[in-house]
Amino acid sequence: MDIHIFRDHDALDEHAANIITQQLLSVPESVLGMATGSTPIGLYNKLTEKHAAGQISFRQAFTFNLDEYVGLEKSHSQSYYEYMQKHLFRHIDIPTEHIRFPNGMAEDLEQECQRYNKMLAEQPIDVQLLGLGHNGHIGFNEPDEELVQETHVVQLEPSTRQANARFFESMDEVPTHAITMGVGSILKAKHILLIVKGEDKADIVYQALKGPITTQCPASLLQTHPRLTVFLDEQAGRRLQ
Ligand SMILES: N[C@@H]1[C@@H](O)[C@H](O)[C@@H](COP(=O)(O)O)O[C@@H]1O
Repeated sequence: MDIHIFRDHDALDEHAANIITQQLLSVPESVLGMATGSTPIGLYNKLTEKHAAGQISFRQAFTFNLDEYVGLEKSHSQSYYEYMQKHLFRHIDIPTEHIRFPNGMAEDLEQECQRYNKMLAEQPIDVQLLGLGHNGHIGFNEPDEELVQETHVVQLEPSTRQANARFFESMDEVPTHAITMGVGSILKAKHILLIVKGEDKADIVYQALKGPITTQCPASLLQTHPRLTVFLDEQAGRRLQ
């Protein structure tokens, strides 16, 4: 595990963007695993800038997103599809047909999970970007007695819905379920880049990286990955210093 603690967000985002840039420069047809949440927005801005400056192209790249809410249209302002369009995809040259997303509006959600798993099996992820939930979730793999390996439908924890309620008009509008890649699918990525920012994540960062490996903190399973890079700001990394 390779942990870096950055003084400011700009440096953290720049270094994270450099990892993606280097990956695409060495393998233009790389498969990138994307994450949502507030944490990677700065990184996506950097990638947009690098693309505008002609330093990076996504023309041959492919992306898989970790998760999507169940029951939100793609065009809904809070769907993760729309998040990715807004923060990255609309600003870069990735072909639409190279963008992989779970469809949270699928009539048969089980079949949709199988479709996603099949695509993941065919195109292994080179670099998987991850954020961290306050309860240790990655993607939408919530703490539980058992974790599911592959893509599946999850019921969101009240605390996760609460944390994401700030993006919706009211708590009632926050979806109750999501489709998420499983922890097994995440761990299959060749390189994982975990980014965490903020004092409110300091305890969970410590538990995830230094605590016992337990399904009660899904991110702790990342400790078993052979190539895990962790980028933290000083606040999130406070307990590691
Ligand atoms: N499904 C996403 C996660 O992938 C993300 O890591 C988490 C943290 O979000 P934030 O970066 O806003 O704290 O939010 C959501 O629950």
